[in-house]
Amino acid sequence: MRVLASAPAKIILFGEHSVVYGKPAIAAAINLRTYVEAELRDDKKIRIEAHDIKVPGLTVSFSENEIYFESDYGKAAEVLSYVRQAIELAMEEAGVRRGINVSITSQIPVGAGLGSSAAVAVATIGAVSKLLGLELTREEVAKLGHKVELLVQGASSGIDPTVSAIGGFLYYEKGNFEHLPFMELPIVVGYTGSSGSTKELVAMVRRRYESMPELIVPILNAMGKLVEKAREVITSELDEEEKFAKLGELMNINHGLLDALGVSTKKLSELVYAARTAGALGAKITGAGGGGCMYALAPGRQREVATAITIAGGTPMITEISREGLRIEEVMK
Ligand SMILES: Nc1ncnc2c1ncn2[C@@H]1O[C@H](COP(=O)(O)OP(=O)(O)OP(=O)(O)O)[C@@H](O)[C@H]1O
Ligand SMILES: C[C@@](O)(CCO)CC(=O)[O-]
Ligand SMILES: [Mg+2]
Repeated sequence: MRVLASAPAKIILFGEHSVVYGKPAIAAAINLRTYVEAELRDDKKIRIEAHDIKVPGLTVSFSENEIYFESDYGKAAEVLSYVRQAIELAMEEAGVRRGINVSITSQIPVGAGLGSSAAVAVATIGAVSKLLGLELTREEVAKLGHKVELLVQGASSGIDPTVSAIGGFLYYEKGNFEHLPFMELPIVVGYTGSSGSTKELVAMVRRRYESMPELIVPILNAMGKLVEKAREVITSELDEEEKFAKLGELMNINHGLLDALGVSTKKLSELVYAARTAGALGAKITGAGGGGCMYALAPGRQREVATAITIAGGTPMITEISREGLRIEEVMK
């Protein structure tokens, strides 16, 4: 038996990093996906083929409760840890241990702030649990995806796996989410081409928080209030033009606060200013930062902003919100 599942990338519109400290955040799934195919094997081995990660397939085998890695590359085990933990948790949930092949292909740039880790975890849990005969709800998959991120990163708010599993446009706070009214968002994502590790960036913010709480706590509180304001705007009766103008202003404030936390880079800020100069109403980092992506809100100016991002040395992507989260694409007997 074989199962093919997919899960989307996300952008955080407001509230990354502060969400790790229990503040709310707003995020949306976007139409870039990770595809995971899982099939049963006749032996007890687990084989992971990660086509988008620049390490060859890694073979993991286990007998009883011991797991053995076989790889020529020391880094392979670490880089596949999200997939490995996702397989482990799905098997634990199903209460069975089987040999399986897992094959991953992804449209999501890795370490770019677009939630590639959450999408790969969610799609893997979706495919493996279905393969083992479990019918998990999307909420259950989101919770397991959060566990995967906690195990691998040490800290995670759970927003990325929740958005990837559920899809659409969400307000998230401390493990709970609510759907926001669907809006077509005229956004442009700008990729710096370099990657940041969420685990390391979250740890860096934590060190600052612990060494200078009197400065960092007010920044995190301001981010939380800003997200509340953004929700008020999104759910208000204002017309679209007024909503976009207010959201743009809040995005710019959020970017400044993220810069103060230390997660921006020269390239990210260059892309942010290039987008604003080309007519975006707002532009900010999205995701963990340290490289990765920014996004701009640019009603009627998406093409101009995309060109400005290219001239500034970034790669623009014009994306849409994906209403659908985790999807079981195919079950082959
Ligand atoms: N296609 C994939 N195949 C296997 N592993 C992947 C894949 N995509 C992502 N990963 C795992 O996720 C890690 C990157 O996750 P990380 O959280 O640092 O960045 P991100 O999820 O892309 O960005 P952010 O968390 O800021 O949204 C990779 O190093 C790898 O371990
Ligand atoms: C940086 C962060 O806030 C968002 C990463 O997309 C981490 C998290 O919420 O787990
Ligand atoms: Mg991630």
